[in-house]
Amino acid sequence: MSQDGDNVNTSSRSVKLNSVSKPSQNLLQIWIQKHADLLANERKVEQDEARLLLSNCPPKQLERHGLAILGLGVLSISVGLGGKTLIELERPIAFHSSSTFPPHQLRPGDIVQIEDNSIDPTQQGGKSAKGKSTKSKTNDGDANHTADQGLGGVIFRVTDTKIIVAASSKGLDPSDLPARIKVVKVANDSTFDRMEWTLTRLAKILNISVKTAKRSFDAESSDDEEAADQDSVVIPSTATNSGQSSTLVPTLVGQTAPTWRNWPEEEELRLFNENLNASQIEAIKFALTANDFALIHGPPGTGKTTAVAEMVLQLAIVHQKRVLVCGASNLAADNLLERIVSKGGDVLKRSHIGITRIGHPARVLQSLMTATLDYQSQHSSEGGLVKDVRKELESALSSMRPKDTAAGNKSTSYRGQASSKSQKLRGSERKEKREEIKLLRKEFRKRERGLLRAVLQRASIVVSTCHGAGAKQLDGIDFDVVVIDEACQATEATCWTPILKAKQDGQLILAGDHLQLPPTVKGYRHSQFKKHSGNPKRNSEGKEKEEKSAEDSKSGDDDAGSGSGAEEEEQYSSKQVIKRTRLRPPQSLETTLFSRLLGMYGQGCKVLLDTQYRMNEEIMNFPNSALYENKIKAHESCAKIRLADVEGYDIGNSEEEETDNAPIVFYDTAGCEMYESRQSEEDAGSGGKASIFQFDSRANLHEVELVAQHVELLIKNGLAPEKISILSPYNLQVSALADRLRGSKTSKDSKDAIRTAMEKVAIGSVDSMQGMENEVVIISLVRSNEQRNVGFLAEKRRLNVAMTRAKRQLCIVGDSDTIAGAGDEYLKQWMAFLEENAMIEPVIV
Ligand SMILES: Nc1ncnc2c1ncn2[C@@H]1O[C@H](COP(=O)(O)OP(=O)(O)OP(=O)(O)O)[C@@H](O)[C@H]1O
Repeated sequence: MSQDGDNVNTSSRSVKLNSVSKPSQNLLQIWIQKHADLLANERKVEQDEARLLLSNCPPKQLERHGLAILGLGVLSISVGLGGKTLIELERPIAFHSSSTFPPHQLRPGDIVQIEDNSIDPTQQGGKSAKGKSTKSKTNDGDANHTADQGLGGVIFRVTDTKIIVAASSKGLDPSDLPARIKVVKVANDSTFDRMEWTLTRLAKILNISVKTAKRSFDAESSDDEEAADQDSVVIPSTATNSGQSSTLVPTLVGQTAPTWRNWPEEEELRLFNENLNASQIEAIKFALTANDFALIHGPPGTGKTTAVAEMVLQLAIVHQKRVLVCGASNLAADNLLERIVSKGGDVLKRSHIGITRIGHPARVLQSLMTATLDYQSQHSSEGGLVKDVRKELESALSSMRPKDTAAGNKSTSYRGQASSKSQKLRGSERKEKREEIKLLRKEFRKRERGLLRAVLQRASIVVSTCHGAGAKQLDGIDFDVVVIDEACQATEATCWTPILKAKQDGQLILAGDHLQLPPTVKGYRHSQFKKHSGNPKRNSEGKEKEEKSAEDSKSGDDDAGSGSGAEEEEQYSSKQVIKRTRLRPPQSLETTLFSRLLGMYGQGCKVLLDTQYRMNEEIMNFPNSALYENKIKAHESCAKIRLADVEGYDIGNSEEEETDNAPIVFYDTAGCEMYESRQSEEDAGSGGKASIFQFDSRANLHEVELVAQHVELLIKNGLAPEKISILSPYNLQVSALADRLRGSKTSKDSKDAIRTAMEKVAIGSVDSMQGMENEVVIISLVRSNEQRNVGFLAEKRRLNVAMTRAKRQLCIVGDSDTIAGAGDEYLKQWMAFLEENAMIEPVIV
């Protein structure tokens, strides 16, 4: 294969690709096996962490940490998509003074376990009430975990007083649930099953062998069926798209060069969204002319999702292609779906182009329900076929429970438990009913499968998460184009699930920004290899090691321009081979497909979106020069925006005019000895167990006060608290900030109204805030010490995310001595930039 600086012309640009040699089968084998090994490690780390958490914590403490809700009773049982049993739970008044749940972290889509709550809490931890170990395995493709006796499931919906769980088909019969139960969040490793399955499929296509944690594919014996350990794993279909002669798969692994067609000169691009800028239009043309794949590089706020939505409409409506549109997360998928529907809604209807969102309905935004497969199948002309069986099934299920525990009788359900027990079916009657339910469920699934297939066949645009693209419903359906948004937040293995749904001559479009945070990984991370090259530290003991190793690292740079994870693969293969082929086995799951392709083929395979619509240009300037080679422009609609222009915000003639209006403010604590503190073992109020939740983290209480002071200033000037967000790289600091602003330690001179308003300010870790934006963003850097250690701050991509969220004001609280003195060039430049360009606010000790 010769790609020695290949030039490919499209109408608007010449694509110059890096020289790449074809990888040997041996290297491909090493590459895929490395993926499998990293996935196995990641699975283990997650399982260990979850086990540690659950085994160490009595239920009450799990509830206090928001990981469980105790003392629940069954309100109703019904049937949902896939014949799944939906169990509605509430807090019965017999057990509680209030029916409102305590604060918790249980969200739709979470995997949970429903367990007996009458068991003595002191006996918990892998033991039943009788003290016997009752580990059982549940796995229905949604929930796959080892847990105590109970019933697994996925949270379908949560309100303040009710929680609905879509129960697994295995485990305890829902009708046998005890009167008093609890719901506990558990680890989910079905995603790992699916990724591993995808890798075995890919290995088959490439005719190489791979061994994963649960299955293996041996290219020698080539017995595919053996590879599939199908113990209830949902298997992505490759029946019609195994891709043996595809150009897409070989291009993605470096076997053939990507190519582009010329944009026909006479062809005009008719836009559905006429506001697109020149770089967005170029990106669309680039993607539409790709024969294999195209990368859309969208720095913060540059309208990546807007461009991708237009691209999908062009593909489906103008080019009549069937498109699989994926987001790295449910939120990303929903954002894209929303954008596609709002820009193309009418045209889609007129052109009879179907758009369907697949995925567990529990995980889809309520506002997009009509686009879901669930809704569309129920409301389709064929929907009646399954309705009757559903009714029969529901009635059979309700006959298994005592009458007064059925829906609608909640107030009497639990008080009358003793008498209601007598109404339960027993003995042979109960056995017969169970058989009937089994048959009905089977019939329901069969009819539903046909129905779903009919709906999906009509859809030209199918939207899902990358993981969801492997759902059974898509078996046998293939796509002309696969589009993945937020591709830099998905691991490469995750991306291969939708990629293997593309036709043999299909195309792939990836949109993302490799200079923002990579996917969250708990196992091996790039930062662990920077200093400890060749001797990766295992990280199965939780975050403590993760933070400590990052602590020592200088940078987590994975700059694709210089080759993704450039130095990382030396230990797996010979340097010469790597240099020649540029296909590098990953050292961490943080290496994304997007950055690998960019590293492999160079800048020629991407288009940069160059106009941002978010930030005042002064806020944009540092990330622009430090990371984006000054290629980003601020659109005129945002270039000069200031806080003073926000309605109701009044800076008056105050002396602090600059601080409350400047685009960049820096509270520099250098020389003030406002040092950070470290999470100690003891944690007030949780008996020392909280270290399981917080791990080894840091806080800086002086910075907390400075942040609160700035928030107060802005609110006093009339800024709505919802327009302020506070970020910190450290979870402990996030908790300390939340404590301070949510009232437990409010300053004495705060007026009540301000105190109440401060509670509404959003506070979160940098990692959790990727993708958000706000008028004001305050960053508390935390690190201040004599040793000038900066830990996580040295990760450029984390800082890049933090400093590109603000629209009108970016406020930084930190110690410039520690940060500039840590020996990191990027941080040094940033501090110098702030010195020159920020409004420096004196810190009074
Ligand atoms: N061509 C355009 N003209 C005007 N506004 C635009 C244009 N493109 C995008 N925008 C606006 O810019 C904002 C950001 O757009 P979008 O959400 O598509 O960007 P993104 O790159 O996906 O964002 P993120 O940085 O969060 O990933 C939105 O408010 C969008 O309406």
